Amino acid sequence: MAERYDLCIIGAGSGGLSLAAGAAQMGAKVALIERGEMGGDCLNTGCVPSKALLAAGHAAQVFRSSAAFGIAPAEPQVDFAAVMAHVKGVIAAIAPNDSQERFEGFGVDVIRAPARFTGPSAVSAGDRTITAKRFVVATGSTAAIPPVPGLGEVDYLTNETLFELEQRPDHLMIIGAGPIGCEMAQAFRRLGSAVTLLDRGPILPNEDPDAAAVVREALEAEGIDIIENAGISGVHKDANGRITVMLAGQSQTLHVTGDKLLVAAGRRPNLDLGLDAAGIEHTPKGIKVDRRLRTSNRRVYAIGDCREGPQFTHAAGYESGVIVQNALLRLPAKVNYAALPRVVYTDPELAQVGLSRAEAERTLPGVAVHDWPFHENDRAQAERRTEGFARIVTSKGRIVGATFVGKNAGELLHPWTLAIGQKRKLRAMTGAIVAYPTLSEVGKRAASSAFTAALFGPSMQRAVRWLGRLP
Ligand SMILES: Cc1cc2nc3c(=O)[nH]c(=O)nc-3n(C[C@H](O)[C@H](O)[C@H](O)COP(=O)(O)OP(=O)(O)OC[C@H]3O[C@@H](n4cnc5c(N)ncnc54)[C@H](O)[C@@H]3O)c2cc1C
Ligand SMILES: NC(=O)c1ccc[n+]([C@@H]2O[C@H](COP(=O)([O-])OP(=O)(O)OC[C@H]3O[C@@H](n4cnc5c(N)ncnc54)[C@H](O)[C@@H]3O)[C@@H](O)[C@H]2O)c1
Repeated sequence: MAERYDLCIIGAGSGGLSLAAGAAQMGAKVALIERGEMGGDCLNTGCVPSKALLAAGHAAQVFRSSAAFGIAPAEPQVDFAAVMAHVKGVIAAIAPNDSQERFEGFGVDVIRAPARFTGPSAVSAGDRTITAKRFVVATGSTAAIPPVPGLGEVDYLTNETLFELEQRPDHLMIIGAGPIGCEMAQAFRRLGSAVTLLDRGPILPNEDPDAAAVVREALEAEGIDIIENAGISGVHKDANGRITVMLAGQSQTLHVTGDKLLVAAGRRPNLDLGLDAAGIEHTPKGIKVDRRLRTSNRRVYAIGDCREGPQFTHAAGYESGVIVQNALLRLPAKVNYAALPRVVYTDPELAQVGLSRAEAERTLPGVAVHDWPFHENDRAQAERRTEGFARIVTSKGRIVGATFVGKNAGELLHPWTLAIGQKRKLRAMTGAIVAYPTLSEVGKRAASSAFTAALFGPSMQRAVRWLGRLP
């Protein structure tokens, strides 16, 4: 006997949970189906453990970087088992927010089984058959494994197994220098591992290259061996369990050998749920959706990592709000990613919202770029964190992009997210009073630099001299 719901959500990760909480509290009858842990990637194998590990690395680094303040530096004693207990402790502290009990408290029917479409408007989960007015696929993604010869024969790590390590790697090799690769390279290096970071292109290829260069310099200064434009020709394991990554250079073949290998080479959407039976179109990049997040089956929506588009927890959360409007309130809401921020949580952080300089110059008229370096900021000087810059990009005076790289860049980004979302001009940001001495002054100074020539130029000087002659 089929059970009928207003909304059936498949996947209890960042997207599915936000939607289930909102929809149930607004009075909808909701089924939420989850085949694994409640909380999905973000809580269990993604954002939360990675940021907890980075925080441990940061704590270790404080010991090493005190000399500039007149305090003798020291090499910290890292108890790796205790570090990993800290990571698990952070997950455990957040887990109640995502728990089955909490969602049942909202009135959600939580079903713990793999879901599969059996037709255009029915899903099976365990021994249950679910029908619903609307379905939302929120099944997330899994680490993509590149077709490197020999990779299948070594016990490589992915984000699903990395946080289960019990011993610190002596030498961690990482394939992929995107956000996952860079963040984990720094965390493990600071915790005492040797780290080699390999990418077939440059590090952080999706970011402003000037900003990525600041991160590259910081990672290299901490002793991470970065090999860019690496053509990985094969991987093999020797009798002692050591793993060798072979790099085909132009004239010779280089080898890197270590005890652990992390694959962080992008993501593959989770699409193994009978999408074809429901007439839901998909590509290897994910489920195809329109701007209302509708799939080719008009009863079915898709959000988060499983659809084609940006893969962030806050993107999945934002999209759940769009679904509430479309599927529950029957309002034709569309997604707009123009002000979607993203942050790489290395130290220094790299934060971006809106268009990068290159994207704006390629696509918009009247583009101007306003930079301000951290070394011109008094707080950055006091804290000896002068690396980095702010870059504000405008088109005909309207703010269309902001790039921050430096200490706490992710926190500095948010006023700019608001400004872009509200289509503000640069003057809206220069008028605000910013507390002294804060790093936030960097953004304001970048914006103000646009007006320096007009404010302190010959015309203004002439005008002030003329006004000075008046009684
Ligand atoms: C190491 C790492 C670090 C990251 N750090 C950040 C960060 O700092 N900030 C950020 O914004 N993003 C970060 N991300 C990305 C973020 O984790 C994802 O964008 C986010 O989790 C996507 O949410 P989702 O709901 O689409 O998928 P998920 O959170 O993965 O949830 C999908 C759920 O669906 C379930 N599921 C799949 N198939 C089925 C099925 N057939 N039946 C039932 N259930 C199913 C899965 O078990 C899973 O629980 C990180 C990712 C990784 C891997
Ligand atoms: N701070 C954050 O918000 C955060 C952190 C981690 C992950 N994420 C999300 O998860 C997604 C996945 O992260 P990611 O770092 O795995 O992916 P990514 O796609 O951003 O980067 C993967 C990197 O691997 C490289 N690569 C791919 N195949 C390769 C090969 N055969 N040899 C060498 N290099 C190869 C690519 O050139 C690229 O630089 C991100 O795009 C992001 O959406 C976000």
